Formats: sequence, structure tokens, C-alpha cells
Amino acid sequence: MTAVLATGALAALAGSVAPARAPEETERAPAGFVALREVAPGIEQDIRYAGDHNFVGERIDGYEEPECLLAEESARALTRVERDLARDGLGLRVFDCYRPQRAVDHFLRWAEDPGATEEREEFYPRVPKDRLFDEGYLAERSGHSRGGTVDLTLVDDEGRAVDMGTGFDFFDPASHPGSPEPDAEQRRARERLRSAMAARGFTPIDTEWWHFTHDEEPFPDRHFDFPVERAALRGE
Ligand SMILES: C[C@@H](N)C(=O)N[C@H](C)C(=O)O
Ligand SMILES: [Zn+2]
Repeated sequence: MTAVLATGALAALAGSVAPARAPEETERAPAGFVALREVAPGIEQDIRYAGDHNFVGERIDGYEEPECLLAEESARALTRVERDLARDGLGLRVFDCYRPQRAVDHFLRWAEDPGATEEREEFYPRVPKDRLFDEGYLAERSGHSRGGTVDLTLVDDEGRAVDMGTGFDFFDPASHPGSPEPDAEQRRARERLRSAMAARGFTPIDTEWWHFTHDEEPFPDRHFDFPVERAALRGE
């Protein structure tokens, strides 16, 4: 567990900045958070941690509803990405948006349990689960808890996921955006997603092709813990 807990520096490299303040233990979102569905109803949502199709294999703490909640500025920036891609007949599907600290804590508890490996084959066949934090696939203080980070992929004009070479949350070197393992078409698809996101101010990380943080996120020094549910969006 020491290995899991002593990950501040690597987590920072992975895109999660050490918090200036402790996570805020409120049940309500601050003013300025929105449901993406209200801002961009055309963006598909498959919120994996609200169900059991994820690397833990069960619903994650804090995901009371399968909703993408984001800081409003970040949600609006995502609508610009959506608009740009639509010109090429492409769309977006989000897998995770705002993530409460209690969900991150659930990931930490799972990582500490060597017996819980039911989802290994689908999600982390080559990387031991006690290395997932150290290697930058998970973070103790995640950018997702600030409301300006999103996990997503491209869909085609019939709503089919574009082949990126690996699936969402496949924790493996093959999911590094620059990995040579995917074929040329898959690498082009990753680059299409990366360039579309970068054009509207979203920065990727080195370990996961699906993970991007909004450069202009409005809460860069805060980490929240309110649950993922529409009722939380009633302001501070
Ligand atoms: C767990 C995965 N979807 C992810 O978002 N990983 C990064 C490193 C994070 O937890 O912030
Ligand atoms: Zn992510």
C-alpha cells in the first residue's frame, strides 16, 4: 500500500496536480457546475463508474446517476469540440467527467485488495494492479474531481465507437497515446481525437488516449466530493 500512497510525484506527471486544499466534503456542487446533457445533448454518455462495466467490476462510490457533470466553461468548450468534429461526421462519447473524491477513495481501496482481480483480463492484463497508481493510470487526487477533466472517445455518424486500438480504461502501455502498438488507422483515430481536443484547449496525458483536462478549468486548485447526481447541482 505504501507503493499506492507514495505516488504524488508520478500522479502529478499523469496530469493530476497535488491539491492546494483538502477535498471539499459537501453534498452540493458549487455554482458553475452543469449537467453536460443540458449543454450538449448530442454528446453520447456511457458513464462507466455508475454501473459495473469498469475495472473494479461494481458501481463506484458517489456515482448515484449515470450523468456527466462538468464545470460549465469546460462543458462549453466540449461543445466546440463536438461542433468541429461534426463537420467530419464524427461525434463524442464520454465515459467519465466530474469524479467525486469518494470514488477515487474507492479506487484506492480496490487497489489495496490483492484478491479483487475479476476484471483483470479486460482492463489490466499486463500491468499488476498494485502498479496502476505508480504508473499513472489512476491518481489519488484526480483532475476529474475538479470538474474540468473528461474521459471520452470518438463515434462515427452511426454512433459506433471509432477503433482506438484499446478500449476505455485499458490500463496498459498500448493505451499510451504515442504507443506504436496500434495499427496506422487506430493511431490516426487517436490523433484525430487529440487534435480536436487540443484545438479547443484540452490537454492529454501520456498514459491514456481518452483522458483530457481543460486548460481553462475554473476550479484548478479545488477538489470536490459531492455525488454525481442532478440533485447536487443546486449551488453552494
Ligand atoms: C481511471 C482513468 N479513467 C483516469 O481518469 N485516470 C487518471 C490518471 C485519473 O484518475 O485522473
Ligand atoms: Zn480520466
